[in-house]
Amino acid sequence: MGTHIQARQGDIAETVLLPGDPLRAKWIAETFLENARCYNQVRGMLGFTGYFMGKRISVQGSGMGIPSAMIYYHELVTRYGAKTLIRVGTAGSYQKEIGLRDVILAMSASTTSSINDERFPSAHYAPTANFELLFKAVRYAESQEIPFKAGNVLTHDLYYEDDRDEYKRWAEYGVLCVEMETAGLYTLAAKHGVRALSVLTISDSLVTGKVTTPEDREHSFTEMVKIALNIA
Ligand SMILES: O=P(O)(O)O[C@H]1O[C@H](CO)[C@@H](O)[C@H]1O
Ligand SMILES: O=c1cc[nH]c(=O)[nH]1
Repeated sequence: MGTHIQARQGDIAETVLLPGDPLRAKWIAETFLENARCYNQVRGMLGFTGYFMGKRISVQGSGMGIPSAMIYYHELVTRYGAKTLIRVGTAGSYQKEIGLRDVILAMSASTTSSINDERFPSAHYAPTANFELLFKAVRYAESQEIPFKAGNVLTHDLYYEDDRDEYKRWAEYGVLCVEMETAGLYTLAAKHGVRALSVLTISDSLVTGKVTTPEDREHSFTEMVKIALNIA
């Protein structure tokens, strides 16, 4: 048993989808999985295991930000034997040609987090996606004619930045969008030798100020979920 995930050994599949929002986890389980069963309710951070096209898959909420999410990633990998972690998250666009509901495959994640500063005191680690998962995601999206962009994302420690123009510098260097967990996910996956990919959907734009609703974020971003399930 883990401290924050209280499941029995064997309750959690080797492949886990990871939305930040536990209610997005519930929606994914109820909408896409057969025979889904809830294995965790600790802190309301719901986790479910079921079947997608015969394959056993879990979906686990992970909260907002690296400190919360890494607790769940850690327990999934070290206590429950998870081998493939696929984040299905929302993100804010940093580029004018990337609009609401666009899908992003995170090849790498820059970050404002200091999680790797102690590990690499005089250097900068580059958290990177698993190539096999990324390649499969590209092939699946192309086969289904799901438009996507692949590239560097920013994992920020702050949702509300002091300087709302801060994004322009990142945008100038090609960063596609901002979210709050991927750099932690890729770092932890590398350390433990498991596979990870973040598939994101643009929920708002720092460039245009356009936003989606909380309901949209919870239960309407189906394309990223389909990509995640089909590469699992
Ligand atoms: O929609 P999720 O997966 O939670 O992801 C994004 O949304 C939250 C902020 O609203 C942060 O967790 C950010 O990374
Ligand atoms: O972290 C996030 C997620 C969605 N939109 C943002 O602007 N930031």
